Amino acid sequence: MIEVRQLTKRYGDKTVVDNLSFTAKAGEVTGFLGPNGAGKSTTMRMVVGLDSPTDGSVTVNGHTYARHSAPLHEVGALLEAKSVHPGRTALNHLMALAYTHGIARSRVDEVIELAGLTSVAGKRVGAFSLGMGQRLGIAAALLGDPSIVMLDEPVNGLDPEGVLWVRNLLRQLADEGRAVMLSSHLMSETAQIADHLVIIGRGRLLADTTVDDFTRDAGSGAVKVATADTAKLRSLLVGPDVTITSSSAEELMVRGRDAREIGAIAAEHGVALYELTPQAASLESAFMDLTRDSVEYQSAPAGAARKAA
Ligand SMILES: Nc1ncnc2c1ncn2[C@@H]1O[C@H](COP(=O)(O)OP(=O)(O)OP(=O)(O)O)[C@@H](O)[C@H]1O
Repeated sequence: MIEVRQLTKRYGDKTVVDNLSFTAKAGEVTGFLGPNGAGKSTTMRMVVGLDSPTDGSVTVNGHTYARHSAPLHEVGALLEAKSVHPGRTALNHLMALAYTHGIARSRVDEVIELAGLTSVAGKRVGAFSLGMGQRLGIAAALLGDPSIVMLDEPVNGLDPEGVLWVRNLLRQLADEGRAVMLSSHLMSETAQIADHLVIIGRGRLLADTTVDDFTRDAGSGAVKVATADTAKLRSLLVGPDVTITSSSAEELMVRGRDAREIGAIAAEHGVALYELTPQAASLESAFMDLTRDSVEYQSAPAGAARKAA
């Protein structure tokens, strides 16, 4: 488990991480989200002692990172996929890491296979694509069989097959009881992997929630209903705060009543439904709404440039 408590980091007069508290629990995938420059990497660097907090604390399995005698067994981290000597082969890179912790060669072979790097293990890392570099970084993070896995933008540069691989791997690691934390600035991608979301902007906590709750709250509140008797259903559903629109002869879009209510009313009056679907709003737009005020590098709306010209 990673416990972040009132964590603050300042560089000069700039506060990059601001009184941040959250917990990444065992058995869960925690998605750590925020726009560019929000302070995600800085927070992750403090988790593994590469930066020291100006204030507050962060512990892994109850102790600060530096207090662990064999930290690779506690936290496996991927922070900067390209921070590997380019002249070394993937195998040599992992062997060098393994030596520092007395990890057996058999474990190196295991993580090479797990990361899908068997055919390129003898190649120099300098010739690796971004995606292969990410896979090597993940292999290194798993080398010590750690109870915490923390990955900074792990799907960056991966092709769809690679993204699916990371998604399945992280789920498997959490199901084995590990605490998994990954950072991203992509809400919809993270929602497919994570259970728990920690969203920050300008170093501050904006939301600490579950994917299910975030998705529900992001919902548009509309329910799509399909039936052969739209006229009858419409008359049954009307009410003071209910709006009903129709896009085809057999479909209604209902706002102001939830799916359970609509289903119950239809059943009570013998109206057969073919479809009853709550409409999800775009997670990405809910994320953008939440972080709008904390985006550091905001692009002008598409129309603005034209108007100015
Ligand atoms: N060593 C440093 N000295 C001064 N400022 C820094 C330093 N490291 C990071 N920053 C600043 O801290 C802010 C947060 O950076 P950080 O890399 O943690 O954000 P991030 O959320 O990981 O962003 P991204 O998604 O772009 O990687 C940025 O404004 C960055 O310029």
